[in-house]
Amino acid sequence: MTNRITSWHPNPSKPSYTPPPGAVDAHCHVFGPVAQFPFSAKAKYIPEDAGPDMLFALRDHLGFEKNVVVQASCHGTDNAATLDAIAKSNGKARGVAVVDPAIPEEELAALHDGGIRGIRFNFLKRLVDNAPKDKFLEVAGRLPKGWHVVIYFEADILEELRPFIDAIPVPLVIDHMGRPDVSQGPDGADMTAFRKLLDSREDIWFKATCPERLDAIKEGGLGDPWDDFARAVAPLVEDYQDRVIWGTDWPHPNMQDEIPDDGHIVDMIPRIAPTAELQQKLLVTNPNRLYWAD
Ligand SMILES: O=C(O)c1cc(C(=O)O)oc(=O)c1
Repeated sequence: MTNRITSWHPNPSKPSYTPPPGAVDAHCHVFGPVAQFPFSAKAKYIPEDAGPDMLFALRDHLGFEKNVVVQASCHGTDNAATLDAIAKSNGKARGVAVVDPAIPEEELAALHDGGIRGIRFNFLKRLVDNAPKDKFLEVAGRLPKGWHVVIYFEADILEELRPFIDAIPVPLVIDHMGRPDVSQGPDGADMTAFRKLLDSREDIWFKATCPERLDAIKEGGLGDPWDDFARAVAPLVEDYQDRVIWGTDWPHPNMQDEIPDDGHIVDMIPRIAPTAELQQKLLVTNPNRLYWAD
């Protein structure tokens, strides 16, 4: 295999901020190890191995207790690497799968037993070849009890996705806030449209994640320490504090040109959630409601 990519920091700093006991990193991934878990033939990037040992070492280094492992697009619909990480976590990880929408009921039940609590629909053209809304809706209607749907899309297709989102019959979690342009500020067009979505249903949650993507220099942003991200996202966390979760996004797929320091990513937390009460909701109460309700 050629051109395997490294998109994560080799030696992240220790954050200044200490997360509360029980804190959950609710958006991270594993890559491989490929000898055991090959990448999908349709993968749009081929990373170096970033397996569970590395993930758990980072978790401890950053001061977190648990992880939610989200199936990365490079593993397609084979969730074996994600399930392996959950199985090795001693109950400290749960996950979100990506499935073939034709998946039979007994396989969904097996994913539940393996610690999966949601499925992810990815609408980013640079990551997946197609996103069949009709098939997604069909499978969303027959998920195990207590599961949710995670959706990853970019701000420019939010309006177009509204009928699809409105039709999803289970709670929804929006990855990376639907990628708003944070340089527009907290009252810009993208944040205003996203608030409208959140106001349309009380069971839409979101991840206040990815300063490294949404405020990246290569995307025209400010870069670390990501001031535009902090300014745009803090009011959203305050206003929707009972349905927001947080994660590192490690190993930062596709960020090889601007690799973030995970210690700095953790230091974003008190900037978007300045009180102990908000931090407790963001890092403990809310992710436990979604992923450890049973
Ligand atoms: O923006 C991305 O490139 C990205 C990719 C993946 C994935 O490949 O699954 O997941 C993410 O959360 C973000």
